[in-house]
Amino acid sequence: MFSRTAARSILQRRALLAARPRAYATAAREHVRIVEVGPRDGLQNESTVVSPEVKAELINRLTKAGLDIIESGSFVSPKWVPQMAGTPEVLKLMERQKGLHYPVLVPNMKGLELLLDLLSQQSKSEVPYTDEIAVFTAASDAFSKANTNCTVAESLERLSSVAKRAIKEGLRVRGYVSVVIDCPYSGKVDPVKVKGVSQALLDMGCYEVSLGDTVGTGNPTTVDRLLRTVIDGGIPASKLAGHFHDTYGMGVANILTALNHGVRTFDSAVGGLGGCPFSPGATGNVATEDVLYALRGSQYETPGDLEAVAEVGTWISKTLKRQNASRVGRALEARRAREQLEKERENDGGAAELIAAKL
Ligand SMILES: CC(C)(COP(=O)([O-])OP(=O)([O-])OC[C@H]1O[C@@H](n2cnc3c(N)ncnc32)[C@H](O)[C@@H]1OP(=O)([O-])[O-])[C@@H](O)C(=O)NCCC(=O)NCCSC(=O)C[C@@](C)(O)CC(=O)[O-]
Repeated sequence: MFSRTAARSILQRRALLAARPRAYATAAREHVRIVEVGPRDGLQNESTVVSPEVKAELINRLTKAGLDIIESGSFVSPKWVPQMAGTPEVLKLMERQKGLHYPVLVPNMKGLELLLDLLSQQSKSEVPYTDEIAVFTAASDAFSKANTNCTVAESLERLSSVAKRAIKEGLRVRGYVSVVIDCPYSGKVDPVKVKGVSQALLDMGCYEVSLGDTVGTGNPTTVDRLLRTVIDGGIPASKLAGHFHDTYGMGVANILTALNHGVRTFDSAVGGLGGCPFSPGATGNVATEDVLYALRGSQYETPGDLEAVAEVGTWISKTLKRQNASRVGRALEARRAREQLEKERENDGGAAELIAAKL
């Protein structure tokens, strides 16, 4: 038992703690943009071909879960990436919402022309299929050749005219640099090279450059070194995004490192889906659920409702007959199963009590 003085002191301490300002609850929280890449990066490497209907449903579910930038497909060669062949159908089937963004990947002028042709079939009153394209290159020639059949210099030349035309047509252009840490074919990548390629993408009109750890071998030390070089080299953090594959489980740690450098945009995929077909050994993107969970209650606010996004992760993993690669997603699945079991037990108990009362 406490003495009266000790009890008073405990009560006073509790009152003081309750009155203490809660830093993260009261301070304005900084916004972190999440680019959900599940329907594109997530599905481009799946061995099962996913129908346009399922892809559109995935996008609709992600929209309902509160995500506001959803990469929805690619206008790449179907011979190279057959999984992305139905992108025009996906764009037609999905429910597009005004104010949200649904970027698509475009590798060359042919891809842009196919997209522009599709957009020209829409009436002015419709929400456009997309208002943004993403062009992509790499920080190593070996990867660039494997991915797009040309060197980095050739790809930049090709993409420059694509970006110019897209901007003229009113589209926003985002850029990707792949293999910013390691290349699966030629090894370690010099951060100075990444800076140069990123600058070239910005110079051609990209509003932002997403730095892709395509292989997923990066860790906080290598990501720190990369961002120091790129940002000290003159590219502001506000023009950068982080795109981390989670092969070695470093995705969230790498995002926290990038946040310390001022980066506020990250790509992620629901259920940790994904991988580039031309990056042997790499697994999926960092899971959106894991990113939302990591930033919960911090000084950052993100779009997306964690529980709802996790339910989408469960749904798409079951649909693809694969394990949910999100640790947070799996933990929430287990919690939902426990809660369901408890509810059923309560209902059974109630029924049993009712029967007992009637007897
Ligand atoms: C770039 C090309 C097309 C060059 O491929 P190519 O074979 O050099 O192209 P080509 O110009 O010689 O044309 C060959 C055939 O493809 C057709 N073609 C040509 N272009 C298109 C097009 N746009 N759409 C549809 N068809 C196209 C063209 O019409 C022709 O058809 P054919 O006469 O033989 O019947 C090819 O290499 C390609 O499509 N690569 C895409 C690879 C890809 O999608 N990779 C995954 C995305 S990048 C990624 O995942 C990394 C990222 C972004 O997530 C970040 C990270 O993690 O690092």
